[in-house]
Amino acid sequence: MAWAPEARTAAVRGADGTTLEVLRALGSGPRGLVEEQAEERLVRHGENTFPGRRPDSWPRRFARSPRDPFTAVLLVLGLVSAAVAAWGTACVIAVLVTVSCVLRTTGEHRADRSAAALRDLLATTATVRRRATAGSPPLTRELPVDQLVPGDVVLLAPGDVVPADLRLLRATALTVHEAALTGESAPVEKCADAARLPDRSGDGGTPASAAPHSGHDSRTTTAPCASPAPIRHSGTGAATAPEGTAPRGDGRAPAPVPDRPAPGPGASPLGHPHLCFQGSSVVSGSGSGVVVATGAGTVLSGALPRADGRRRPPSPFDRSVNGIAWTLIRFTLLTAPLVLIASALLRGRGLETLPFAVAVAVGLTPEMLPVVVTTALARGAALLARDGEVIVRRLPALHDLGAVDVLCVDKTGTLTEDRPVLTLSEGPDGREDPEVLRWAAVNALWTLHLSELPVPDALDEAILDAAEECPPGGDLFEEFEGIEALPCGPGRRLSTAVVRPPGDPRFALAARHTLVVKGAPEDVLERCARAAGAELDATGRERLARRAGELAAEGLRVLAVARAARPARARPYTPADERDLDFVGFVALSDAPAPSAAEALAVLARHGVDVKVLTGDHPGTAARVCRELGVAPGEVVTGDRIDALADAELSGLAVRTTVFARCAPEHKARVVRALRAAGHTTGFLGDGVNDLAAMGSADVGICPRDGVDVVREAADVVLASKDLTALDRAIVAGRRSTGNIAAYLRIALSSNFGNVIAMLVAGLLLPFLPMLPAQVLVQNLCFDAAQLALAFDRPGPGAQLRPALLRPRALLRFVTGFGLLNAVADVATFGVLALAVRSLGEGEGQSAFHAGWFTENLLTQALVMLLLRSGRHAAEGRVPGPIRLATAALAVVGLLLPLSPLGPPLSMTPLPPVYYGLLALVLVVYGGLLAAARARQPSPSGV
Ligand SMILES: Nc1ncnc2c1ncn2[C@@H]1O[C@H](COP(=O)(O)OP(=O)(O)OP(=O)(O)O)[C@@H](O)[C@H]1O
Repeated sequence: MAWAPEARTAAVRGADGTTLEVLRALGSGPRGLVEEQAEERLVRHGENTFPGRRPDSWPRRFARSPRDPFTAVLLVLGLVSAAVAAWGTACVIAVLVTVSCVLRTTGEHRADRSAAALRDLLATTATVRRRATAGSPPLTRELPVDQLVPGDVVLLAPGDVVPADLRLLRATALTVHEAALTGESAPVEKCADAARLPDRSGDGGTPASAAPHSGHDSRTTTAPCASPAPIRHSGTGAATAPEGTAPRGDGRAPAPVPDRPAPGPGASPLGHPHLCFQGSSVVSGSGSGVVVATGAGTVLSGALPRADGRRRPPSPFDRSVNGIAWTLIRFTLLTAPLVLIASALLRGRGLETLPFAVAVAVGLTPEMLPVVVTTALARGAALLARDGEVIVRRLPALHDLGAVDVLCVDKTGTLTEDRPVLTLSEGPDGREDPEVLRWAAVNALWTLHLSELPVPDALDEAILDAAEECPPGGDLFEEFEGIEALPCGPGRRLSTAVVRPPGDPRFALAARHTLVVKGAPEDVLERCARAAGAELDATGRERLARRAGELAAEGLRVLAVARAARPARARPYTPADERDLDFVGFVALSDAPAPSAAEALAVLARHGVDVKVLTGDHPGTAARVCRELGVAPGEVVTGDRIDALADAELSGLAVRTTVFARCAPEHKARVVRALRAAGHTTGFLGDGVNDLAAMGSADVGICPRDGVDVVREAADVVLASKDLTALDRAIVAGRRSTGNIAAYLRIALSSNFGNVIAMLVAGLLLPFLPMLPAQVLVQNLCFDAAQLALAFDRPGPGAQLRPALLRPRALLRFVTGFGLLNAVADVATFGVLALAVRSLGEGEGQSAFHAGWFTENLLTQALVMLLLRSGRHAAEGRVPGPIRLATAALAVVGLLLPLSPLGPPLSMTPLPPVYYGLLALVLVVYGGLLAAARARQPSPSGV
C-alpha cells in the first residue's frame, strides 16, 4: 500500500520508542490533555476531518469538471472543429461545454454541501479523556471526532470506528478490523505492550500466558487476545498497571514496557500491533490510546484513493447510469465519421461537411446527463432529509434504493420492538423455577458489567429487570464477584460470566470459581454433561431441545442457562472452558412485534419489494413473528443448511426462502451475495457489528441512526429509527429520482436520435445542409436548458409502484422506437416545408427551410417532454410546474427566434403563414401517434 509521506512519518513516529516516550513526545499523558492545550492544538493542527469528507471548493471542482466523459467528448469535437477552422462551431461547443460545466459544478457543489450538512447530523463521536485544568482529575466524555487533536487519549470499545491514528496505551483482548486499509477481512489482534503479544516477528515477545502470576488473581489489562474476547475485571484485587507499563506478577512496582523496534523509513506502519489506524473498527475487547496523527496526517488519508477504489464493487447505479453513458459516448464518437463517409459516398462531399458532422455528433450527446442525475438525486435526498427520517450518505445510493427489489432485514428491533420481557423461567423438569432466572441474572449482570459492549444487551437488561422483581431477589452485586466475561459476539450465541463468592482478594485463589453460561439452547445443551443431578445423554438433550423448540414456536426468545464449578485459577478463561456444564433450565422472553411492522411489510410488498428475514434467533421464534406480522414464513432455512450449500445452490434457495434463522454474520453475507448473484438488487437493514459483512455485500446498506458507529460508517442510508415505513418512503423517493433520470434519458435520447436520423436523411436528399452547425448547436442549448426541468419533475404514481432500474436494453428499444417516430415527423415536416417554401428563391428558400425545421424541432421537443415525461399516467395526469414552464419556453423560442433579430445571423428568415397551419397539422398527428405509442409501452420502471 502507498501512503502519503506525512502519514507514514506520523504513524512511524507513533510506533517509535516506548509508550512513555511517545506520550512525552506528544506532550501528553495517560490522563489526557488539558482542555486549553487541546484547543490550542486544534488551531495548530486543524480539524480531524475524516478523509474523503472534505468537500472540494467550487473553483477546484470546476477545474476538474472537464474530466467528465461527456464534456471530454464535446471538447474533442470542439478541437476537431477548431482544427478545420470551423470557428463558429468551435465557439458554440465552447459555450455548451462552459454552460454544462458551470451547471454541473454548481449542482454537485450544492449537493455536496447539503450531504456534508447531513453527515454532520450523524457526526461520529469519540470517547476522550481530558482534564479541565492541569491539577484536576481526568473526565471521560464524548467529543465529535473532528475535534480530536494529537495527544488526546481515546477509549475504544466494540463497534467503535477508530477516530484517528493511535498508539495504544492499554488493550484488553482488543481485535480490530483493518479492511479499509489492508483489504484483510480477518480481525487483527492489537496490544499495548508488544512484548506480551504472541511472538509473530521473531523479536522475542513473551506470550502473556507464559508470564508469571502472583498468588492472587493478576488480571491485567494488557493480555493478548483470544477469540472471542475474554473481558477482564480490574476490580478483583489485581494491581492494575498504570498505562504504558507492564504489570509484574510479583506485585512490585510496574516496569516500563520494552517495545518492538520501530520500522525503518518507508516501512509499513500497519504491521505494528500497538498502533490502531483511523478507519479501522473495533471488533472485540477494549483499550485506550493516544492520538499520534489526525486529519491529513493519518495513514488512511494517505491511502484513501486506493482504499476507496478497492472497497466498493460496481453498484446498480454504476451498472445502469454509467453503463448507458459509456454506450452513448461510443455511439457519439462513431457518428461524426459515419456522417462524413455517408455524405462523401452519396453526395460526393469532402471535408467541408466536417463541421456539420461534428454538430450532428454534438446533437447526439446528452451532455446534461450528469447535471440532471446530480440534481435529481440531490433533490430527492434533500426532501427526505427535510422530514428528518432518512439520510442518504452517498447520492447514487438513492438510485440504488429505488432499484431494490429484495430487502433483507434482521428480526430483532426491526420486526419486533427489541423490548423483551421475561415470561418464563423453568427447570429441567419443565416446572417454574425462579432459580433459573437468578443464575441467568448473575450471568447478565457480570456480562454487562465487565464487557464494554457498544450498547447494553436488551436480553440481559430484561433478565435483570425481571430478577429485581422476583423473590428471593437480593443484591446480585453482593452475592458474587465477577472475574471475567466472555460475551456474545458476531457468530457466538452464548455468554459466560465467571464469578466467585466475594471475599478478601488476597485469598482469591482459595475460593472456587463458577462459570455461569446462558445462550441459544442448541449451543448451551451441547456443552452440558448433567441436568438435575443426573447425566445428560443424547435422549435427554433431545427432549430439552424439543422443549426449547416448543417455546420458540410460541414466538418466545429462549435462552438455556447452565453453570459449572471449577477450582480457582489465575489463567484467563476461554470458550474452551465452556464444557462439562450442569443444565439449570430455560428462561424465555417475549418481544412484541413492532407496531408499524405489519403495515410496512404490506406496503413494501405492494411496492414490489420482497422482504427476507435474516436472524440469529431460533427458527421457531422467527417463523412465529413472521406469521404474527402477516407474512407466510414457508420453510425456514438455518445457518447450518447454508453452510452445506454451494453458492449456485444457495442462490436458488435464497430466492425461494423468506426466513433464514440461526444466521452468523457470514451466513447473512452469503445470503445477500446469493440474492445479488440471482439478479436481485438487494438492500440490507441492520444495526450491529454482526451485520457489517452483510451490509458490505449488499447493493444498499441501511442502518438506523443508533446503530454502532462502524455500521453507520459503512451504511449508504441512515434511518432516524429502525422503522420500515420510513424505509418504504425512501425507496419511493429513490424511484422518483430514477424516474426523472429515466424520463430525461428517454426524452433527450429519442429526440436527439430522431433529429440525427432526420438530419442524415435530409443531408442526403437535399442539395444543401438541412441545418447549419450553429443552428444545430443553438437548438441543442435550448433542449438542454428545457430538459433540466425534468430533474424537478414529480413523476406519476406509476413510476413508484415497482423497483426502478435503468435498463440499458429497454432504454435502447425505447429510444429506437420513439426516435424513429420523431424522424418520421421531421421527414413529414420536410414535405410541409417543401410545399411552403416552393415559391421562394434559392437563398431565401434555404433560410426559410432552416427556420421551419428549427421551429418544428423545438415544438416537437416540447411535445415529447409533455407526453413522455414519466410513464403512461403522465399523459393523462396533471402537468407539473417546471415542465409546463420549460415546454412553454421552448415553444415560444421555437416560434419567435427565427422572427427575431437573432434570426438573420443564424441564417433563418420568417416563413410564410401557411407553414404554421401545416405544421400544426403535423404536430397534432405526431402527438396522437406519440401518445398511442406511449400507452402501449410497459411500465416506466423498466426503463
Ligand atoms: N445476551 C445474550 N446472552 C445469551 N445469549 C444471547 C444473548 N444475546 C443473544 N443471544 C443468543 O444468540 C442468538 C443470536 O443472537 P443475535 O444477536 O445474532 O441475533 P438476534 O438478536 O436473536 O436476532 P437478529 O439477528 O434478528 O437481530 C440469540 O438468539 C440468543 O440465543
